[in-house]
Amino acid sequence: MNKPVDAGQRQDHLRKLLKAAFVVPVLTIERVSDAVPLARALVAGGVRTLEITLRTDAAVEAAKAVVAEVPEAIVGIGTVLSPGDFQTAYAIGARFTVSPGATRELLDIAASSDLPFLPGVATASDLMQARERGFDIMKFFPAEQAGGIAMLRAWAGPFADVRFCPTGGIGEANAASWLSEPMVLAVGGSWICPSSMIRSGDWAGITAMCARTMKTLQAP
Ligand SMILES: O=C(O)C(=O)C[C@H](O)[C@H](O)COP(=O)(O)O
Repeated sequence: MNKPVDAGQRQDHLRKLLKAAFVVPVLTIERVSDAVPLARALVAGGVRTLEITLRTDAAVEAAKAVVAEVPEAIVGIGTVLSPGDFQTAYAIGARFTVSPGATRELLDIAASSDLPFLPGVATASDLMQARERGFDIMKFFPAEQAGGIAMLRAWAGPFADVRFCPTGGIGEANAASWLSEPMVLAVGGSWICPSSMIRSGDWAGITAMCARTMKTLQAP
């Protein structure tokens, strides 16, 4: 993590990654053995960009297994709450990191790294702090609960240069509306891969759900 940082390139990379993804499943993996079949099921359904949250004891080993065994998957680490979590994500070989918030310590470590970071914001002040540190792409969280599309439109005036990955309360019914907003690069959420489907090992069901979602959202 000691290389000089090209922030422009880092942000550009994140912008392209999210735009290509446009749906980022937020995954909570409870058993390491589920990780590889789950990632393969998602990839088979057309969902390659995955956010594995650091919410469980299995998360780190699960993410490592996906990085090693499913090269088609673009693995991001979510629920990054501390600089230690950010370093963990770096060590795993994650391609991007996501946080529900944006503490000063997290912004500091992420600003000193080439590993893309999506800070979570819910207010104009959160947004301004992240933007001041060079982060112009943010997770709007929790998107529905914190004001929904109306909030994002209100931000478009003063913060026209910022782009978002809204997450929180997004599902099949409202994902397309969010994606049609010009400030939105991608949407995130747990709806595309609920924990119950992971728990029951319903890999075919997950592939079918992803394929259906991608088809609907990609339709003109
Ligand atoms: O764990 C994190 O890093 C978070 O920030 C929270 C998740 O992004 C949301 O829990 C997803 O929200 P839902 O799609 O409504 O379930």
